Amino acid sequence: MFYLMYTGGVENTGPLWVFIVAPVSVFVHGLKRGLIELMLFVIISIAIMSIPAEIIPHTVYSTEFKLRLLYSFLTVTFLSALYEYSRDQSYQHTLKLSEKYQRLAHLDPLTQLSNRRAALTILKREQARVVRSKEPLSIILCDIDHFKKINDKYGHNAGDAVLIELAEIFTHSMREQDCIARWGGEEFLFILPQTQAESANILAEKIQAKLQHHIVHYEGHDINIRMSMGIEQFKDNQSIDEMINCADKQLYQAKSAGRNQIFPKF
Ligand SMILES: Nc1nc2c(ncn2[C@@H]2O[C@H](COP(=O)(O)OP(=O)(O)OP(=O)(O)O)[C@@H](O)[C@H]2O)c(=O)[nH]1
Repeated sequence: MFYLMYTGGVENTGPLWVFIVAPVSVFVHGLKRGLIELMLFVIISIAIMSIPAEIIPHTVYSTEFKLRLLYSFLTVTFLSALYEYSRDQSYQHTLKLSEKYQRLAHLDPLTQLSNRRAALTILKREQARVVRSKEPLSIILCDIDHFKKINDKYGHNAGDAVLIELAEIFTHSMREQDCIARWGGEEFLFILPQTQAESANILAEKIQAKLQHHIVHYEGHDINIRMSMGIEQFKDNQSIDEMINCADKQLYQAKSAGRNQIFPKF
């Protein structure tokens, strides 16, 4: 480009190529670096066109031509920068939206806990880690007792309020590495890395004890919540489905044994 300016190119039309510099520079190198490059480009171009021909012989441009070339180049630079800025803004906006929807795709909208899909992803990841590290991994599958009665007696919104309050209780009972997910309607799944079944049982008892003393207040009603829980510790060669089925069987036993219980018994 500098050579074209210096020599003038075909019939002194060489400088016309400068107009491709601005859009290409900001597009390839981004707004900040692109503008710095363009500033340097303008300074060097002005210097080349200002060298007196007596010192180094080169094509001589009229002052009007040089000024118009500079003004139009600055205009194209401004428009290219504006375009690049709005392109970058809409890219960042799309990125944020995509992150937001990705997060929402893994959250249960009512309780803001992980949903079943996210729980399965976490279970797969934890299972792979356990196979490598041989550390224990346990799960607790919980189901609210007689939840249908709560809905029937106090209304669906009261049921929703119970689910939301339970989610808060669970969240406050967990360690950072634990995950609690809404597995189904009134079913929750705890994923407890580095935890043996006995320790999972201690957590389950802790939560049950909290629930014994907790009353959900909803529109003047006092609602008691009780839960049945089934625990399973991951065994070698066990698939995720098998592990959940085992926890589900334990949960079924807890229900059969009169509810508000934890199975297996330790
Ligand atoms: N309010 C509310 N209710 C829900 C939601 N999801 C599922 N349910 C209700 O949960 C109830 C589950 O009823 P059942 O499967 O009979 O279980 P249960 O009444 O808890 O009885 P047991 O589990 O045997 O103790 C049904 O009435 C569902 O409509 C929800 O998001 N909000």
